[in-house]
Amino acid sequence: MSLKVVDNSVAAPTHRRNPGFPLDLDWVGRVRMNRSALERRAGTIGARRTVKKDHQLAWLLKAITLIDLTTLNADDTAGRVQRLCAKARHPVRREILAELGMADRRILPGAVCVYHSFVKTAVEALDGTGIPVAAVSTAFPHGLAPVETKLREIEMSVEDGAEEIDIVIERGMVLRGDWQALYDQVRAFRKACGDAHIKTILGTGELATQTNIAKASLVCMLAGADFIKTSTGKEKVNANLVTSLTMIRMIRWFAEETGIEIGYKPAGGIATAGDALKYMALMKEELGTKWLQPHLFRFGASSLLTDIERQLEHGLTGHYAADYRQPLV
Ligand SMILES: O=C[C@H](O)COP(=O)(O)O
Repeated sequence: MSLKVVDNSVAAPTHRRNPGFPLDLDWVGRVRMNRSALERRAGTIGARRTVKKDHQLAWLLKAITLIDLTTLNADDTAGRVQRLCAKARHPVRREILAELGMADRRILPGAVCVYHSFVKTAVEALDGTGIPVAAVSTAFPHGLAPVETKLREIEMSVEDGAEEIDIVIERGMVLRGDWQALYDQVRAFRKACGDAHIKTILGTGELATQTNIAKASLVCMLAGADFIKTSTGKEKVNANLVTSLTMIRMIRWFAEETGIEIGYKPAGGIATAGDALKYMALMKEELGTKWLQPHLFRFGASSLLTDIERQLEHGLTGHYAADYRQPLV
């Protein structure tokens, strides 16, 4: 294997957490995105082979370490969350890892992501693994509840053991350009998170323009976001490469201006190994391989792991396993 697979039990030692910055409305006002230029650029991703064929299996193993293994369904149960956590403990069958010469490597997902109600269940089920639990808090997926309710939900998720909190912003604040309100709310969420890392979900499919998405990304980063995340997975339009370009260019600009590196989490509808490789190629080309680590990049995905495991097996044996061999939950 030519690519160093990340051991996600250790955070990158030199990574500085975003402390947050004052709201700079002049900077927000200067942000503009050109949708057709973004579309042209997005069309080139994956058109030429960024990942050489013999490196693909290593990239797929790496992709597993970048997944927030997710279940966010109205009919979730403790049993389903426990099964998902059991899968997180052993994301790839041992014989596949042995065949790849990776049996002794720690290949685990970036986190397990659940509703607040299942944080305790997941924390117990992952005990001893070092895999963090991420909770979607703040009235996921719409974000429309009194701010006191949302702050309390964050606090309760943290009390229950969540180490990462995925909050949702109020899309209306973006649509009416109320950047102060957005900043103040995300700042308060960040404070409520304490040591837990905060991912801000923008709901990009509901923000109307790429410029709105870019401005919302900037305001969330100024307010102290550790990650900016595209979608809840419940909007009509979820993650895509155009929106990703907008957001990761804002991450780049923010890093140039402040020296702080913010993580990126595309989520919703990312279901195939081919999708995963395209997003990884995008990150590599736009931000460098440094951003292909769990503290700077995650996939929010409920079914991606199943396809990656299928593709790993196909890469080794030339044929696909039956579905029952790779049950997720
Ligand atoms: O944050 C994660 C998303 O809800 C997952 O969406 P998905 O079920 O389309 O993979």
